[in-house]
Amino acid sequence: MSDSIRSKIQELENEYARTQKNKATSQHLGLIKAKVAKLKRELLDADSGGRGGGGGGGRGFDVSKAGDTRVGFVGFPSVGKSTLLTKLTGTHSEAAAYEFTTLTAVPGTLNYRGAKIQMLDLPGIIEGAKDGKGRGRQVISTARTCNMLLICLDVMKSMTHKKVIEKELDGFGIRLNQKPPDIVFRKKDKGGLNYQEIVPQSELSHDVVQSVLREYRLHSCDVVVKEDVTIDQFIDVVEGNRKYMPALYVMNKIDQVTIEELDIICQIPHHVVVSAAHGWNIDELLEKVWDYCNMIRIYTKPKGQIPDYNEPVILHDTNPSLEMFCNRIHKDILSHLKYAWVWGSSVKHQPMKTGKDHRLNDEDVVQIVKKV
Ligand SMILES: Nc1nc2c(ncn2[C@@H]2O[C@H](COP(=O)(O)OP(=O)(O)OP(=O)(O)O)[C@@H](O)[C@H]2O)c(=O)[nH]1
Ligand SMILES: [K+]
Ligand SMILES: [Mg+2]
Repeated sequence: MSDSIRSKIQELENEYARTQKNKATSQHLGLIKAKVAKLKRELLDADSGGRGGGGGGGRGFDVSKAGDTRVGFVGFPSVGKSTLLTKLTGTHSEAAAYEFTTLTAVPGTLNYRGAKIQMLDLPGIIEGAKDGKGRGRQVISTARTCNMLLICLDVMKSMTHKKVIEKELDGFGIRLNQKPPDIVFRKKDKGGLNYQEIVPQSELSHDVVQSVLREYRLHSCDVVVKEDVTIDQFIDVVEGNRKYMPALYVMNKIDQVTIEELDIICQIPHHVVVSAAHGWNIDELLEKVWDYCNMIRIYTKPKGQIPDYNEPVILHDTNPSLEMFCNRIHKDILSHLKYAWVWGSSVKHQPMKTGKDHRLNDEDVVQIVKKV
């Protein structure tokens, strides 16, 4: 079953590669891509013995979420993931020179800038992981539960490993360092296809979109494309259930390379170079993790007391609204909110009276005033 799906995917990918890319063939190319996306979903469903849903298939390891954010370590065996976890969190995770030393998810916690960051060491994965090889499927399912990923690479090994890992994650619906495409997509009962592009498209057109949607048996839809996107990005929106995650490439074992080799390694986007074993450059790694997690800290101030600087409320947003802040504390707070006093860089006067739509900045202090 899986093998026949895999060979169908291969055939279609070959056909795609063979086909000239131009306006006349674009509709056909869209159709091939839609077929591939559907088969990939079928493959995940088949391998997980049922439910898959375009990327959510398979069960992850059973680790309860703790802390404000979760960071997962993904990489080939023996790149140094466990060594890194031990270095960062102090939680011992067995490390050794042989592959597949780690057989399950090992959580550790780190306090950084007032936030509790849960780090998850995971078993190594290899090519074919998403199709069920080794514990790969479980590893990738767990990776999907994280707020960000550290893709760990051994600088002494081939950089083709980076591509392999990216492909495995991609096949499971994980999109690294990408924003969700700016597309409005609505299914309707009737009315046909209403296609609108706000900016000129290099790959999409009314006909391409129509041929993709036909493959999904969707005939009546509103589609508004607000940025230049690829056919693949459009299919991602149609499939739904994609996970858009920030990721850092951790280039480990730099104690083994020359300065010249290091210069080349440093050209990889979203990278940080470290030596987990020697503890080199861990500070930069943590600063980048902080940036990529996109967290801000809000301190609460009870009336007549000084703010609680030890236990910030953490929000995953660059400029969260006061409403989001309230909901993060307790679901009932918003209905009691009269206004809030805010101190910090988001306000012109210290303090300033604000309402639920006010946008907060990192390290603002907030005092909630309730209705009586
Ligand atoms: N030279 C050098 N060796 C390292 C470094 N980090 C880890 N190692 C070694 O690399 C080997 C593998 O390390 P692990 O931490 O077990 O790697 P892993 O990625 O967790 O491996 P699996 O659990 O098997 O997937 C061990 O022998 C470590 O001592 C480093 O920064 N430099
Ligand atoms: K190992
Ligand atoms: Mg390990």
